[in-house]
Amino acid sequence: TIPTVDVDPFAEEVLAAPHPMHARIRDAGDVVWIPAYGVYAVARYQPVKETLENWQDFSSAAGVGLANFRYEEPWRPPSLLLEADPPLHDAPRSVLQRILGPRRVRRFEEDWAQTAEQLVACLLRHGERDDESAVVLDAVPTIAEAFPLSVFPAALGLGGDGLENLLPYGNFAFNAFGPRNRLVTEDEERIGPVVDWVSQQCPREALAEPSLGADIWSTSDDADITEAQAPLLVRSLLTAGVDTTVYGIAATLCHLAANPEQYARLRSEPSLVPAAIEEALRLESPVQTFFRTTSKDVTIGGHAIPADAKVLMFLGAANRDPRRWEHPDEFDLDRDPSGHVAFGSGIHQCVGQHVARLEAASMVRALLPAVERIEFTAEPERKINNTLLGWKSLPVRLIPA
Ligand code: HEM
Ligand SMILES: CC(C)Cc1ccc(C(=O)O)cc1
Repeated sequence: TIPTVDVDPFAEEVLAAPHPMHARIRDAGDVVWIPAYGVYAVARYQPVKETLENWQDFSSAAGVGLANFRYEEPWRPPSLLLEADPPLHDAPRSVLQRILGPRRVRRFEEDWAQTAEQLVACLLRHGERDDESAVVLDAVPTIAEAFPLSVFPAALGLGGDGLENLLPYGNFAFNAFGPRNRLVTEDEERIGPVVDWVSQQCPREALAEPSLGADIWSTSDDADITEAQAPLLVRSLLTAGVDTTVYGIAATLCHLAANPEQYARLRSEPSLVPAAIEEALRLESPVQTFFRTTSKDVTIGGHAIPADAKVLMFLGAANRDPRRWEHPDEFDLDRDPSGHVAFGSGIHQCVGQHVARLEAASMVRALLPAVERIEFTAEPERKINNTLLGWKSLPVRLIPA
C-alpha cells in the first residue's frame, strides 16, 4: 500500500524550512499519500522526473495547482502553455520556444551586462559604508529585485508605468497554485487592480517594438497562433518571468555570500559562473512544488494511483535527493549539476530558462571584478509563498575590489 505522511506542506513554518519534511517524504517511498489535502506526492528524484516527463498520464490541463479545473473555476483564464496538454500546448510552446531560444536571448547579452555593471558601480559609489569602508546593503531589493526589473519589463516591451504591479502579481499567481490559506486570502481583496493592470499590458498596442511581446504578436500574423491567443502568451511571460528570476538571483547571491572561498574561486575562474548558477538553482529550487492530475488509472513506482487524482511534485526535494546527488546539501562548484529539475523536465520544461540564466549570469559577472568579497552582516530572512521559496532579505557587506 501507499504510505501515508501526516504533514502540511503549505503550513507557513514548513514553507520556510521544508528540508526535514522532504527527507521524511523521500524516505517514506516513491509515492506517498498526504491526507491533509487528499493528494499523492513524489519527492524522490526519479519519480519526480518521470512524473514531469509523462504528460500523457500526468496532465497539466486540470491546472498545476491544488485546484482541479475539472471541478473548480480557475481564478484567471488558464495559461495556454502551463495549463494545457498537447495538442493545444504545441503551437503556443513552439512560438515561445523560438522567441525565448538561446540564440534570440544572446541579443540581450551586451545590454544586460552594461546595466548590471552600472548597477554595481552605483551601489559601490552611493552605498552606505561601514567603518571598514565596505558597502552595507540588503542584496534582495538592491540587486535581486532591482536588476530583473531594470531589464525584463523593457525586453518584454512594457511601458514605464505600473511596474510595481509585477512582483505582487507573480507572488499572488504562485500562491494561487497552493491551498486557499492566509498567503492567498490576505492578498485576494486587493489583487483586482493588479490583475487588471497585467491584462492591460497584453494587447498589441501596449507593447513597444521591437520586443519579446511584439515578437509574440507578430507570430499571430503568420497564424502560428491566433490574435486571441497572443495576449495570453504575453501574460505567461509576465506571470512566470519576474518573481522567479528575482528568487533565482537571490538564491545565487546567498550561496556566494555563504561560501566566500567559492566566490573567490569564481573571481579567478569566471568560466565557472554558469555552474555556480545551476548549483544554486539545484540547491534552492526557487520553484519548490506544483501539481499534475492523473488522466487515468496510472502507477508510480509500481503503486496504483486512481484517475483524476492530484499529484504534488516536490522539485526542491528531488534536487537534494541523496539517491541522485552526492553530498546533496552542499554547494559544490565541481559537481555536474545538469539533470536538476529546478526548471522542470519534459514538454513543459521552462521555456524562459535561457532568459533566467542570462539575467543571473549578467548580475554575477558584473559583481566579480568590482567586489572582492561578499559577507553576511546578519541572518538572511526567508520569503515564503505556496510555491516559491527564496529570500526576503540578504543583509550583506560588499568589500570593493
Ligand atoms: C530562475 C527562474 C525560473 C525558474 C526556477 C522557472 C521554473 C519553471 C518550471 C519548474 C517550469 C515547469 C512548469 C511545469 O512543468 O508545469 C517552468 C515553466 C515555464 N516557465 Fe519558467 N522558470 C524561471 C524563469 C522563467 C522566465 C524568465 C520565463 C519567461 C521569460 C519563464 C516562463 C515559463 C513558461 C511560459 C513556462 C511554461 C512552459 C510550458 O508549460 O510549456 N520562466 N518554469
Ligand atoms: C513553475 C511554473 C508554475 C511557472 C509558471 C507560471 C505561470 C505560467 C503561465 O503560463 O502563466 C507559466 C509558468
